[in-house]
Amino acid sequence: MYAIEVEKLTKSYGKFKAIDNLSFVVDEGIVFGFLGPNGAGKTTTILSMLGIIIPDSGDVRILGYDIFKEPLKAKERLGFLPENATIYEELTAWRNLDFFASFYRMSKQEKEKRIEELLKLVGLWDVRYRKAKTFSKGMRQRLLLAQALINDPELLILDEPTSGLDPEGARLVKDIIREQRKQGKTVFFSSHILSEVEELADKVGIIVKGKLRTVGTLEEIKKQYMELEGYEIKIETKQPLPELEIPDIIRIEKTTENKAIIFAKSDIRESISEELAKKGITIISLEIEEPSLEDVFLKTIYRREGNE
Ligand SMILES: Nc1ncnc2c1ncn2[C@@H]1O[C@H](COP(=O)(O)OP(=O)(O)OP(=O)(O)O)[C@@H](O)[C@H]1O
Repeated sequence: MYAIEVEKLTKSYGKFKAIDNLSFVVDEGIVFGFLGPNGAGKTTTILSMLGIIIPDSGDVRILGYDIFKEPLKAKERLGFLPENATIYEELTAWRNLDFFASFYRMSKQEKEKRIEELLKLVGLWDVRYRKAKTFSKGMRQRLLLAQALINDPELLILDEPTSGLDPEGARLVKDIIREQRKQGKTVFFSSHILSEVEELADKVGIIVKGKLRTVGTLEEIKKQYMELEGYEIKIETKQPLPELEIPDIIRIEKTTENKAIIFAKSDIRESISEELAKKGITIISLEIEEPSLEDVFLKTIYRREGNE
């Protein structure tokens, strides 16, 4: 079973299509990073996916339940952290969580145990009796995250969870995402921060102008990119690098006599090895220079915009 199945999801605001025919699945037990620039449609996707706003068309199944037909069944088992979520300023950290816990079926004992666990997890145990209005941005976000985790959800959906946090605050949020994954839970989070997605996500979806451009593991999307944009192969040889006659070579940039970057249409490492062996040249290293997610992301945006 998939944790999330989205099929042909479309939502317009007036004449403007905020998301256009999105289809993707999220396997159970993975961290899925939903990446897109500002205004790409990440929040609209999440809100439509949860039935919080009604899409124009499309189907969504969350943990196997049709979100539009059986919303409560799905919502009982998921946790959601909205972008710009609010907390009850006049309530203490403890009471904020207690209030949220009251939406779920839990005994008093269970509830107290869960609140204690969560406050410790997010590092707010020592300030549990302080009113939320005295909290910093980072503390608020951690309280909101605890709130999203109150029902021990199988699926956690986070809209820009580290937005506006300092590095320390962001690290805590990232640690919690990793911890959820370790426990076998599924996490779907949106972000426009590449390094964060690269660091956390098992699978990535890139959305640009309401359209899903790429979905896959980091390896898969990097491979797709290399197939489209070409391969960069770094080489170092013991003797000076001779001329190479391999058809797929686009160009060679020499850094020194023995070091070069070979730009090629395909992964030609084997042909390079063979040719150099024939010429009696010893290879010290021969490796593919993988693109970063940043390369892929920027090219994805640029390429499509250029073509449209
Ligand atoms: N209620 C609304 N009415 C009209 N247009 C809207 C509404 N909500 C969002 N939009 C527009 O839809 C597009 C997608 O917005 P959305 O908030 O989903 O993007 P996002 O990827 O989450 O962006 P950000 O990273 O800035 O939060 C944007 O152009 C936005 O201006």
